[in-house]
Amino acid sequence: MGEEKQGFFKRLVSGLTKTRDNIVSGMDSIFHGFSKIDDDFYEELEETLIMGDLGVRTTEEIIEDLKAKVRERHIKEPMECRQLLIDSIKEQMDVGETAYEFEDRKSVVFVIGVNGVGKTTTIGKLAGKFRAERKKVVLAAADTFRAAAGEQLKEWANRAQVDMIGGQEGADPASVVFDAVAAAKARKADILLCDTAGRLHNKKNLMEELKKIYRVIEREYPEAYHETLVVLDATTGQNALAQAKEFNEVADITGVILTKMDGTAKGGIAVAIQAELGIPVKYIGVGESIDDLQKFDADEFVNALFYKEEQKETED
Ligand SMILES: Nc1nc2c(ncn2[C@@H]2O[C@H](COP(=O)(O)OP(=O)(O)OP(=O)(O)O)[C@@H](O)[C@H]2O)c(=O)[nH]1
Repeated sequence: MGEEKQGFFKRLVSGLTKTRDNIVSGMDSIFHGFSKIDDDFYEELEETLIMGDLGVRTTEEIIEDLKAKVRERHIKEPMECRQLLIDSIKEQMDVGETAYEFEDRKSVVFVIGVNGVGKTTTIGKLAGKFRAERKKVVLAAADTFRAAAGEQLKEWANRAQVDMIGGQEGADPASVVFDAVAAAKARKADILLCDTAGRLHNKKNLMEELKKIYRVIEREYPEAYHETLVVLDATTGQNALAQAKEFNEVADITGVILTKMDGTAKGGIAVAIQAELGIPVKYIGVGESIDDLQKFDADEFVNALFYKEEQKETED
């Protein structure tokens, strides 16, 4: 592992401390505590995975897969199941290679998510990241429903040193996007980041609003690549999964951003999202400041989750 990658991995390991304590410590005591592989063993594993927010369906599939592996390979020792379980979780999370094409093309990125999940903060972090990569970014404040949403986004725009269009409470989101497209074209922006609303309780209106915005983009900016990211709060566990499903019904979600992965015990939700929805988690939020956003890699995430302290001591 390169030095930078190693530092990144260590940060991930420490960021996942609570999730690791929640899932993996329990697992390890099961692996150590059982002398043979029987129904009780599988039941306890199942319970631990469900408690770890991997979701019932995903957990059942992981356990079934583990049982098949144990049978095929004639495994007898519970401890030998550890690696098999890691493999099963990775397989469940497999959604193919995650594309970040929009980062390198002229693109429009829609960010949706209900209030309070960390949407504004995440858009600020994305703007900061792209700006640091010397990309020209324009922000569209098209979440015009909530009072002060525009002002809050403006603060982030200033912090990231990017231009922001809109921000007036009550304005028509599609017209904000229209103005933002004009600005993006005039300023030769690489990425137009749109903060769009997420009032899930009125799905029909939300769908209409998004359709209207998409039409503006199709007409005014056909050359741009589209990406639709949904922001979810990892600390809400299964609720985050339910929100992702609902948003996926009203928009073609191309990726998920899981915020507040630092300090939550519910990080296992990343497994459920990829396994149940087949949508990649593209970034995770690991803190409140501008550079606390990391690209997500499922294999690395599972490795970090199951990373053993003994491993660390021998490596150090
Ligand atoms: N620890 C931690 N806090 C975060 C993260 N992302 C966002 N937050 C915090 O979560 C809170 C809500 O974030 P906002 O960005 O205001 O949430 P929002 O979804 O835009 O909500 P509204 O502005 O109400 O629409 C803020 O206190 C953020 O600092 C993260 O990755 N880690």
